[in-house]
Amino acid sequence: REFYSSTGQLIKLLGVGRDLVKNLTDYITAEEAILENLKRVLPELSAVTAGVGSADELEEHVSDPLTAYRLVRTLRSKWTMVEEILEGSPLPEFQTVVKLNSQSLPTDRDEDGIALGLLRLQDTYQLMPQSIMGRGQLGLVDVESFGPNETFHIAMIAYKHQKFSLYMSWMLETLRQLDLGPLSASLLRMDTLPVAHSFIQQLLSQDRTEIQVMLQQMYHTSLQQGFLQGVDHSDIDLLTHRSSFNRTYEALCRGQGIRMPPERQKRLFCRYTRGGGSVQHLYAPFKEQDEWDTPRIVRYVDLMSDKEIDIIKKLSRPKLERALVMDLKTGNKFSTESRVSKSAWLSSEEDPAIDKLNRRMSDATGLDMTAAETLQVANYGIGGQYEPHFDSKLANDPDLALKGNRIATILIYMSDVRLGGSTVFPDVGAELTPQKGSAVLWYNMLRNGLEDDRTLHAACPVFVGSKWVANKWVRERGQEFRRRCSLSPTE
Ligand SMILES: O=C(O)CCC(=O)C(=O)O
Ligand SMILES: [Fe+2]
Repeated sequence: REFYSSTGQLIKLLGVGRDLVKNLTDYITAEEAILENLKRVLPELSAVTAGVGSADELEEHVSDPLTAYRLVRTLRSKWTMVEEILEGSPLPEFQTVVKLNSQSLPTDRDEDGIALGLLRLQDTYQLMPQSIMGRGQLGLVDVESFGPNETFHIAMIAYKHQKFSLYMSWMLETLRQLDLGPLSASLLRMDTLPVAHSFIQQLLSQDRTEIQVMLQQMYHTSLQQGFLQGVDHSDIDLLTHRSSFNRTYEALCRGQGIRMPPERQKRLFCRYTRGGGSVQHLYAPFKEQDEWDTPRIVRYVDLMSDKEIDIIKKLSRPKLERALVMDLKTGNKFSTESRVSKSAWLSSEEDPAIDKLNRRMSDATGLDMTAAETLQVANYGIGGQYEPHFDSKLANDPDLALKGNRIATILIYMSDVRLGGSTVFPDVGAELTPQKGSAVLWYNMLRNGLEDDRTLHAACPVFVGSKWVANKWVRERGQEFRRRCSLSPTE
């Protein structure tokens, strides 16, 4: 159970939160009724116990038989009432509810994971904290902005993950919010942070070389202080150390990639196709549109209906688990920030809808699905992403010899995404935007049987919205007569 890697879990959390509010409201109402009853007992109790004076006066007071009688009787009966009222208290049940629910609430890890998602968005889409918080020109709904406690938490997470430039932007935002200025004493009190105020001044003066020197110093100080113990230093995110690998990926995600020249664009078409030649689709062909020329990427529009999508989502929701990545050397699977989503596998026996979908994919593409992998459904939450990878690089795959490699990927978009979440091919510049109900197809293998290195691709971080996709990995076995082979080394 993990709240940050998919929106599905957040919806559940919303439900848990609502239950909590209802329980708490019920409890308060019940306690208020009890307090009202207790208050009603109070006047009589205080009336019989009232009376001040010297010891002699008090003695005279209680020696009056009527008074004595009333004191004994009232105390007895009213205190029994108090006991009875309190016995009706829902406190023990409420405490049990509270204990039970605290197990389904988010943990530190969730809080940090969500903050890391925000930082990833900021990094990829190159935003200032203000824009992230919805005050920029992003046309977002006006979400309530963060306060200094929140911006400080995000700064700390950035620091912990060695994202120093991001850390600085959130520290400055925190200081701005606290309205204390860069020389604030509170900054110096944060003694876990090796931040000198001269550093902040330099940052404010926007001198980049100075900033870089200071970032390096800060990094070394934190190393000395053991703050970064146990982390992998090969991937330090200083302003100076950004791999060009990630830069093209992120530029594409921002829509700033290289554009396809117009003469090539002119050669992209759309057409009706009966791919597999199935009789069923003789009069209802599929709409196929070219997305990219080399490598060829096509999109099938309206491959799935909204109703089918609802069925598939419903089937996968209870099975969604954090998606893992395979270690190419050992074949072991592990969870990593480079792939943040939840996924589930749905076999065609599970529901007729899945079987029908598999058949439709075969009809549209003309590919044989007998050796294909079962359908994988994935859900990405805010900041959810999958960094550049090949679908065909399979390590320790027991099916490889029997079924062959992943010759093609069919990626179905089961949602629109309001902002972010494109599928990008950094080496060639293609950007595919999620379009609900459509599916894209590309070949990971060349016709000559070798892997096509141009199919390196990534899922950009989701900025606003929830992204649902389904992956169908088609294997080589079965395509021998469906896709022409070639002896050319490049084809
Ligand atoms: O979600 C996407 O856009 C791509 C997902 C992907 O590449 C994968 O799951 O292998
Ligand atoms: Fe992929």
